Amino acid sequence: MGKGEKMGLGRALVKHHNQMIQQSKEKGIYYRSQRKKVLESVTEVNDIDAVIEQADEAHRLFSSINSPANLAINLDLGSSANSKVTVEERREQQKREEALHASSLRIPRRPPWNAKMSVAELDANEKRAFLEWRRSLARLEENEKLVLTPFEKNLDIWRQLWRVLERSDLLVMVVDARDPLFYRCPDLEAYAREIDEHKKTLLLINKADLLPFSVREKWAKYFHQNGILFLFWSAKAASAALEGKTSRLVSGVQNIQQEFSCGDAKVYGRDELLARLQSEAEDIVLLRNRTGSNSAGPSHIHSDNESLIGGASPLSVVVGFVGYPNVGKSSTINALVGEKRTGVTSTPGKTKHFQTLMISDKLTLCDCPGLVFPSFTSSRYHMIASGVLPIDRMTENREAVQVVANQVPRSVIEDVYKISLPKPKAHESQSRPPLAAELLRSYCASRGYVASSGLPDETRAARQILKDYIHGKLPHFEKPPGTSDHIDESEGAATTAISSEIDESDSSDDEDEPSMTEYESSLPESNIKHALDDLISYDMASELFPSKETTKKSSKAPHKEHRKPQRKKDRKWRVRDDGGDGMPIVRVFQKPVNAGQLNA
Ligand SMILES: Nc1nc2c(ncn2[C@@H]2O[C@H](COP(=O)(O)OP(=O)(O)OP(=O)(O)O)[C@@H](O)[C@H]2O)c(=O)[nH]1
Repeated sequence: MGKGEKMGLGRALVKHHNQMIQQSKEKGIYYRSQRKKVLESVTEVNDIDAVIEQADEAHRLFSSINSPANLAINLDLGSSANSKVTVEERREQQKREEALHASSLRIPRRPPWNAKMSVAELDANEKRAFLEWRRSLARLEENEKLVLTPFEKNLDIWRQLWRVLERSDLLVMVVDARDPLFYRCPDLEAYAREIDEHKKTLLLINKADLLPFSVREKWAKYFHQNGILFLFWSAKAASAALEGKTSRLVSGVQNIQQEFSCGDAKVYGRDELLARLQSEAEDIVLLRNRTGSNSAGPSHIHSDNESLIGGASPLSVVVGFVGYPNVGKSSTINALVGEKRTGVTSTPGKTKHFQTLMISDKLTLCDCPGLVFPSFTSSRYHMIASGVLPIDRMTENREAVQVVANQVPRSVIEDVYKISLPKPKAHESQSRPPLAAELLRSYCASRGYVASSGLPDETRAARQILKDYIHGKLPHFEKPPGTSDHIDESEGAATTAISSEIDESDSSDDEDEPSMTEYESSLPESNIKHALDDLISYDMASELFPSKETTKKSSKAPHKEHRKPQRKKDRKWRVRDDGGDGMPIVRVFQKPVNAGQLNA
């Protein structure tokens, strides 16, 4: 290559670089001018964007009547001003306060609306109602005896939930089997009934593969006694079965199922779940039709839906999936649809926009982004250990690891990690859980984790331990209230056995936070091309409609990035209009496939 050519190449690169900068500047100006943002979950109260946005909205909407002081949020979620009380006393106080304020823990309601309202009017009403709601929770947060979950603070995410609630006949609340009550939001069930008295909520207890049968039985009894509609499910086992995988994980669950294939504690298979969802939702629609009430939100929602799916029969039903981040909604939908349709990662909060997916001309599923509901919690570290908040948000390694050490029996930790933890000193209770520092140091010593300072690399160890806890390698589960805390031998053994099945699929000692587990990435790319054709996605922001260029790029992107609806390949829709409620309506140009085809 001659000198001139080199100069030419250099100039071309500089020119290209400058063009890119110019383009991104213009894009930024465009988005700012449109006042549009990519939808992001906001759970941290000290998130600078949230604070600015709050201040901005407060100024715009209430400058004359509200002082900004009303928006004050307690930035310290975990601290207690009263340091003299013991941990147990504090927890007792906390429980009493929680009982006292339980009724104040509501999710935001969408203010009444109708199709005649302008988009601006709707928007202002929703923002006003949302700020009122934030204020009521801010008052609760000021109570130092209470610790609130870092609940979702982005109105746009709640708007997604409102739409899913309005559209769905049956609402499926996906929860993690290891602590179902923590992930259940009773107020959401109440809200669904407020929208339509016939709507029902089904608790889908996912990750049932991480729960021994005897514990599932106890939970089944509890849910029955409390009139809660529920069923056990394992999206992971169902997807593996669908892919024809004969992994030990699947056979492990199947063995359990075969042994206890009837009764409420059984783990549903994919076809059984689809049939059950369809029949529950059909019962709701039939009842609604019989009683002649059409209180399912504004009536045009359903008629729009029917036109979207190409003139579906009146018994076409919609099942909405909601839940906390990381409980397995996307995995569940993927298993039900029969193909990876929504991104699955171990990082919570990745599904940003709700999506509708047609299983058949009679059954449509609707996947809502995961959101943290306002609830009382013992600490924010519990939220990280539960997989609800990303591990990246962890600032205090030891506090989060202590949650793990308190939950997993000492002998199980030693067995799983093949380490020996320091025994409690003679003056200490011999049954006390290991201290986080003891666990972290033993783990670092066994793995040779040393930081640049020469000290044990506790950060690296903590991340790994938490990942193992979240993925189920370190087994743990809650029992129903009123059940003894004691884990009998069969339960301990069963959990360890199941967790060892999962060992195969979830990589351990893997410092990088992968977007997919090894198991997931090992699943072959689907060859069911037509299954994509029935994809209908609703996106709120118009920047989510990709140009040809980005569509081309995204179709080549590895599944790891295949997270947001705008990156789905082969999209066959076009924005039609705004339906009056501020949501673009989407028209599908392809006939949906039926369930039989999906099974092909
Ligand atoms: N053991 C086990 N793990 C599961 C199961 N279902 C999902 N997971 C894992 O849980 C993690 C989260 O799954 P997702 O399907 O992305 O969860 P999500 O609720 O859609 O998460 P968001 O996108 O944050 O709302 C992933 O690491 C999954 O592999 C299950 O049935 N068993």
